[in-house]
Amino acid sequence: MIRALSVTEVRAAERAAMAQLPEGELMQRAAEGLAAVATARLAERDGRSVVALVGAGDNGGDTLYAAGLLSDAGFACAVVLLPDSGRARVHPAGLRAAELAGAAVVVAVDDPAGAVQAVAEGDVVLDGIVGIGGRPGLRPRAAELVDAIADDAWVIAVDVVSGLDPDGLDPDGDAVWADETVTFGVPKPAHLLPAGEGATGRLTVVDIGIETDEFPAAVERLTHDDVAELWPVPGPGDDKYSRGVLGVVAGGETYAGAAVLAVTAAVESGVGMVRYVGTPTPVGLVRHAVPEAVVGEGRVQAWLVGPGLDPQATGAEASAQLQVAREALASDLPLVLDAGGLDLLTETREAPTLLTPHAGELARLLSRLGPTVTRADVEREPVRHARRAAEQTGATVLLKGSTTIVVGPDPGGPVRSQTDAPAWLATAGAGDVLAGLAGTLLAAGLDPLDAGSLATLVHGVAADRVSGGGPVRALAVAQALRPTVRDLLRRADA
Ligand SMILES: NC(=O)C1=CN([C@@H]2O[C@H](COP(=O)(O)OP(=O)(O)OC[C@H]3O[C@@H](n4cnc5c(N)ncnc54)[C@H](O)[C@@H]3O)[C@@H](O)[C@H]2O)[C@@H](O)CC1
Repeated sequence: MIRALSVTEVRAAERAAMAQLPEGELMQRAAEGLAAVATARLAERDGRSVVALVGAGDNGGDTLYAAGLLSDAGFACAVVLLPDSGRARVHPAGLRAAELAGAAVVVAVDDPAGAVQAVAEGDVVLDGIVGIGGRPGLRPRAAELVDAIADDAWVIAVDVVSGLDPDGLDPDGDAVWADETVTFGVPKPAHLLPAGEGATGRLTVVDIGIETDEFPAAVERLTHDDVAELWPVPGPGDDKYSRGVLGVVAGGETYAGAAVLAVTAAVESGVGMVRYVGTPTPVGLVRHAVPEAVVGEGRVQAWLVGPGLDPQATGAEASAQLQVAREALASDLPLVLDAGGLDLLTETREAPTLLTPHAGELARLLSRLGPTVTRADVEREPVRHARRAAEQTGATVLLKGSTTIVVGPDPGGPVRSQTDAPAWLATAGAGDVLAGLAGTLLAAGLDPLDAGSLATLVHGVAADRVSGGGPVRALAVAQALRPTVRDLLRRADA
């Protein structure tokens, strides 16, 4: 699992490490790690020149020391000092080290044209304007210099891209767009959350010897190696009931295919059994496409309610189906609530509950619970809105997107953030497959946070496998779940 610590926790972890080390040691380690990465990128690109953009804080200090090391190694190094008060505000020992090593110093406020020219000439540009002490946005001088970076330069952000909210929540303001971020000790939330992930580029973590395991994570990301740890693998004593029976209330006369996709995904991901409840058309399709599914009600360990369900449907059969859906919501069993089923949520549930909206559905849910929220609002601040929905409903919320976010109802709990899927997965029916997969995991006893994030990872990997760089269809993703789970489990044996 990749863990990112909030700025507050990072500072606490750094303080603990600094108490054990000589003064300045952490900064030296950071600078050495940064210089090593810059050297590698210069070698890969046959580059000779480095330009360092340097701000007033310790982030600028790391960057100045790294510029000194790169100068010593024979690269042509320029450092551009951004603060209004020039030399007086930047890390003094770092500046001395860079100058002693032969780096050319340009004070941007004194020589704006020289600064622009220096920046334009860098094969590698180090963004050391601000790190975890930064507020969102770039000041005009910084923005002008960032604009002057050559298109083919390799931009390395030092610790955190300047202009981002390091905690990854506030989307306001311009930011540097980095090819790579070299971060120290541990990832920061901006590296893993939608507001910052694009601008972060490739993430390289340099070990500077800070211990972070006992500090709580603000953001977590499951990796392929976590699958074997979390996946419910049956043992010799298991039968189909002990492995988990999933009741699926999905599909209707309008969106009948959603039932096939969700049930297929549940079966392909190894559920003990599916009991399917639907109206005549999807019942016929499910019987035909997934003979393993049992049609009709019975005992289940968890419910999936909602894919393709029309909460407004009328008529005897649709009303009977909606009645089962309402009973599932009122039950004390774990539940995945998706798509049309989200409209049926009227009160807080005690049992484990996973809501799986996309941005539009989350906006609709939040608007029903409080002031109007638009889809654009959710897309702008996905974590805040997912958290609000989780707090208001008491459920775990999985907000689907190119980065999918999963948050539990505890406001202090971590955000799970997954980006495993190719963009081709943005296709009709993909959500029905995810819901079926999450249902399998909830029925097997996983908690909603693990079920949601693990389902997102496996769904994305299956889509990648089917895509191979080309289009995917949702049914193919569902059918790829079996080999995908098998291969991910095999990694543990390798
Ligand atoms: N604390 C430590 O032990 C270590 C810190 N390190 C480095 O230190 C950094 C944190 O240093 P600081 O706490 O000094 O903070 P920063 O260097 O990130 O930024 C603080 C300075 O930037 C100014 N500032 C904030 N937002 C701005 C904006 N949008 N535009 C222009 N200026 C802005 C602030 O007024 C302040 O002067 C880390 O990101 C990391 O690079 C590393 O040396 C590793 C060890």
